[in-house]
Amino acid sequence: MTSTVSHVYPVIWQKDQVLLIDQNRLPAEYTLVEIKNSDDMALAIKTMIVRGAPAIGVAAAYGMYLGAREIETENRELFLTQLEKIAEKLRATRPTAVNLFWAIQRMLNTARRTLGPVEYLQEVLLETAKNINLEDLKTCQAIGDYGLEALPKTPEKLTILTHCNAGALATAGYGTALGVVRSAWREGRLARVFADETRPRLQGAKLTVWECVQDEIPITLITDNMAAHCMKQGLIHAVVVGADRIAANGDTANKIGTYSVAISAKAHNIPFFVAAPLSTIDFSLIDGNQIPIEERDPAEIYQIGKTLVTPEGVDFYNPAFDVTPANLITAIITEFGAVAPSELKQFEEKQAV
Ligand SMILES: CSC[C@H]1O[C@H](OP(=O)(O)O)[C@H](O)[C@@H]1O
Repeated sequence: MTSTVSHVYPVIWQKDQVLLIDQNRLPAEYTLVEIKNSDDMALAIKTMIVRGAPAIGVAAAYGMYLGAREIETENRELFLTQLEKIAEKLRATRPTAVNLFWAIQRMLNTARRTLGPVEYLQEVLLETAKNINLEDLKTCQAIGDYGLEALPKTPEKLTILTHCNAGALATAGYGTALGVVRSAWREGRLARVFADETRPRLQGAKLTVWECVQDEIPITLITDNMAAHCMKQGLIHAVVVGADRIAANGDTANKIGTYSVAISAKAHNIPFFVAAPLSTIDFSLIDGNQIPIEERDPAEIYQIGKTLVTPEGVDFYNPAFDVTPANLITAIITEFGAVAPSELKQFEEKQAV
């Protein structure tokens, strides 16, 4: 099957700079931010101008190249030492999405494996970042098509619930969870998407809705606390979400609230799918207990725009992710096929680093 290519690309290399869709301004404004150096790329990742595990990996890869071209030496060893400092700066931006660390390591490995003058290493690093970008786009299209095969075979068209945004905006394009949605829509298998708004940053309400409206895919927005009720009403045929880090046993870290959705899906016998590339799997972790969970600014909870939703002076807890245990996951949809969580190990040697 060929896939339609999404027209939304959150990270674009143009001439001698990176253009990022400013995802903090969507859906009100479609704004491109020019990134010319590694400091600005690090800030863009930290402040979520670019967000979503695969998109963060692509952005970090370009951030490594932007940093490499800032290094003014022809001495190879000094260049590699300075490049490691660029890597440290980018690693410090966000802790959970393993794609960030995977992409940085792939860029470092490429530099170390490449012989020749520093100028040539810099050229190779740019080509590697471009390859990571293009590979992820093709990966998402494959995930979309394998996901279509994995979805329930029902006479009626499907209604799929998703959480947060695992769409074109969260990847190099096309999306992982929304990649499955796009492939199902293309093949006439989809009736509608139900999107959780996804407090506190509202990626579902702001980004998933925006993407579906752009593609004219029917979408219903619900608040996070409505998901179980919709399942009980028989409105949902399947759940498909993205991932930020998957442990070797299939335990999956994803946006906060995913675990609750998975528990509700299990209680209603609704299949729960995780859609993610191999670059999101951390084979070094035996289970999800070791996945670092990012905690973000409490203001994300108590402030919506300029409106305070609660009195100040109280305590807040703002974990940006939670971990869904493998036993709640029906299948993990990768670019090499949909497998049970326990079957991931077969892909370890395919992970390109
Ligand atoms: C395609 S993976 C997208 C994944 O990333 C999101 O997190 P964030 O918006 O904080 O970068 C969320 O967990 C999505 O499922």
